[in-house]
Parts: sequence; C-alpha cells; structure tokens
Amino acid sequence: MKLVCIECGKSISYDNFSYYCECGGLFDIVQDFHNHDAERLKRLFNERLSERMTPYASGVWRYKELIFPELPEEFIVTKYEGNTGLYTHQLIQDYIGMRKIYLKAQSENPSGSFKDNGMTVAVSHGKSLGYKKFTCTSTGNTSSSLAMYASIGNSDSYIFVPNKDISMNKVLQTIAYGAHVFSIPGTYDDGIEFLEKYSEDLGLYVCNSINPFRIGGQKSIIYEIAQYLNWNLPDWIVVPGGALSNATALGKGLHDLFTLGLIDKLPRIAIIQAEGASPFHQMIDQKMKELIPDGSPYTRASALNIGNPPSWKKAKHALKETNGITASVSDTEILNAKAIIDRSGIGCEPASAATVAGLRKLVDQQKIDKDETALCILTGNILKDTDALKEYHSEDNMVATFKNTLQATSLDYKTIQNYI
Ligand SMILES: N[C@@H](CCOP(=O)(O)O)C(=O)O
Repeated sequence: MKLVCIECGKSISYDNFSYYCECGGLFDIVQDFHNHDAERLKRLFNERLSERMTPYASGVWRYKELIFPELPEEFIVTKYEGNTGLYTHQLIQDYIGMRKIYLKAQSENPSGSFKDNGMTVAVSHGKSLGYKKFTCTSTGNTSSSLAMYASIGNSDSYIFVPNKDISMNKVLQTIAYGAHVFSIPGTYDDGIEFLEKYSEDLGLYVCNSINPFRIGGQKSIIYEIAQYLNWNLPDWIVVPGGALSNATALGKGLHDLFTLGLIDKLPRIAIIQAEGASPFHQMIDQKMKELIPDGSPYTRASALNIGNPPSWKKAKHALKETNGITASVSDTEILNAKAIIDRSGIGCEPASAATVAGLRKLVDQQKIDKDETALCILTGNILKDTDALKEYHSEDNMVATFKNTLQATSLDYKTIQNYI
C-alpha cells in the first residue's frame, strides 16, 4: 500500500502521512491486489460473517485485506460498524416507478451515519502513527462519528462546526460524546481551508474525506452490498453528493471488486446534489473542465451544504470510470422523498433522500430505464434532524397537533374504538 498524488503521481509511504502533495494534489491510496484469489477472499469474508466481538465482526474490518492489510490489529478502534440493512419496499419502487430498488441503510451505523465506515479506519490509522488529537470540520455527521471513535479510543477530538444551517441534534450528539467543539462563522468549506492550513502545526490528525484512509474505510459500503447480493450488483448505485466522499469511495471500491474479479460488471454511479449546493452537477452538466465553487451554498438537507468539495477530482474520476451521471433536486423533492422513505419504515435524514428524489427524476427523464435495477445509499438516521420532521409533519409547531394525527376528544374506549 502506498500514497500516490492524483496530480503529479509522486508516491510516499502510508506511514509518512500527509493529505496533500507539495504540488497541491490530494493523495490517494494505491494497493497491489495481484496476489489475491477471488474465491479465497469470498470464502474468508463469508466465514467472518459469524464473528462476534472481534474486529472482524465489523462490516469494515471484515474486508481488512482490501482496506488496510498492514495495520496491526492492536490499533483497530471499532464499534462493529457496518453490517447495515439492505431493504426493498414496494412503496419506494412505486414512488420511483422502477421494479427493483434496494436501499442500503447506512443510517443504522453506531453513530447513525455512513461516516462510521470511514472513521474507524481513519482513527485507527491516526492512532497507529501515534496521534492523540483528532479533528474535522463538519455539518454534524462526520463530527459525531469522529467524537464517538475518539472517545472509544481514549483520544481527544477538536471539531469545527458552522454556526448556522446545521442540525442541532448532530451538534449535541458530538458534544455528548465529549468533543471539544468550535462553532465557526462560515461553512464546511471555510473549516476545511482552516484545517488545510493549520492542522499540521496544531498536531491534529484530520478525519475529513481529504484523508485517504477515511475513503479507504468507506469502500467497505460497496463491498458489503456486493457480498449481501452474492457478488451481483444492481445496474445503478445512487449516492447523495455533498463533500463527494461516497462517490469517491464507492467508485474506488467498485474498481477494487472488478480488478479482483469479485464482480464481473461495473454498475453506473449516479450522484445527486441539492439544487442549492450543486457545483459538481453544474460542472458535469455544463461540460466544464474545473469545478467552480459556490460561495454561499444552501439547502435544507444540511449535510449537503458544501460549495467547494475538496475531493471533486476523485469523484469525477469515479464518475468517468463507471460511465456515471449527475442530477440535482430541489429541497421540496428531497423532503417529499424523505416522507416516503420514512413512511416505508426505513427512515432517513433529509440528505439521504436526495438519492430517491434524484432517481425518480432520472427515471422520469428516461435517463435511467424503469426496467433497470438500482440501489440508493441512505446516509443518515431519521433522528439526526428532528426539526425537519417537525417542519414537515407539524400543523403549527405545537406538540400533539401534528398533521395526520387523530385528535381524540376524550380517552375512553368507545371514542378510540371509533378511530380503529
Ligand atoms: N456532511 C458532511 C460534510 C463533511 O464531509 P467529509 O466527508 O469531508 O467529512 C458532515 O457530516 O460533516
């Protein structure tokens, strides 16, 4: 395993760590899979499904050979992340108008979001290098995930969150796990700029998606989906696009599976952005060579409030390699799709619902055929943003006067029986 700059190709050892090369390009992990045998790996990964309370019970470390084989086990900080549900539901298939749709509920991770898949690897790597102080900037999911792993690993986390347009639940979760939280004027983009400049001087190990080990861990999402589906993936993998770590990681994971012969065809990736924060979609749609940052991104799906995603070049590579496409959806489309996902019993936070809203749009526009198969990644838990629930379901913001609730004038058997 080595780190290779995506711009100039310079390579460095994985234990001589930095995120950016001197030339300004991001580092990417490059692995040599030549000595692996696909059938042996399948057997090994299947055997590990019965592990309990060992690192290999984790839905990330189950695939250690493909993620970080060099890491000594003693450094692994795990909460048995991954192992999340894969669902189909008629309500969602009808809403989108396709026959077969899977939903991968990354929201079922220990901190309630997909970030845990990458965070366990980033924190473990940081610890193996001797770091005790970890950092990130975040709209709330990365921060709660990092705060949780830092505390489980007896380390400290220093976290930068925008002082507006984020979910209070996520900030409270982060504080409760024991992080040192800085509320900053500005967005995720300003936080990243600060960390790029000062993290090294401050002795902080950065756990955002500029860290290739975060991305390395997130590849496990697609490994797990492939294993659950007996190594036959759907035609489309649909991801929300904010910082673009999912597109980057799942694209890399697909590349690994295909190179290793674990799958025999590459699904196409569809990246869905919120209209108010869609610089990547605009670049692809308008066939521009470079991404033009959006200085004031805003969407109600607060996890997607990112105007300058640092990994856009990696995500563009993943899109190219999988012959992928992009789309953008309005906040109304996102919140309506979320209501259907919630109603199905699966549930998610607003940003996750961009996938279902986007897939519906792409089917309507006949860019995706209704007879193809697709999988949407649901990134965060329904309780990550309870204000969004209140805004959608509440009549007048008063407790117990929600739309679609029955107002019982009296709590006696006959009154209630009339409703049932
Ligand atoms: N929505 C994200 C934004 C941070 O992205 P990252 O992938 O760079 O950590 C969050 O939860 O903060």
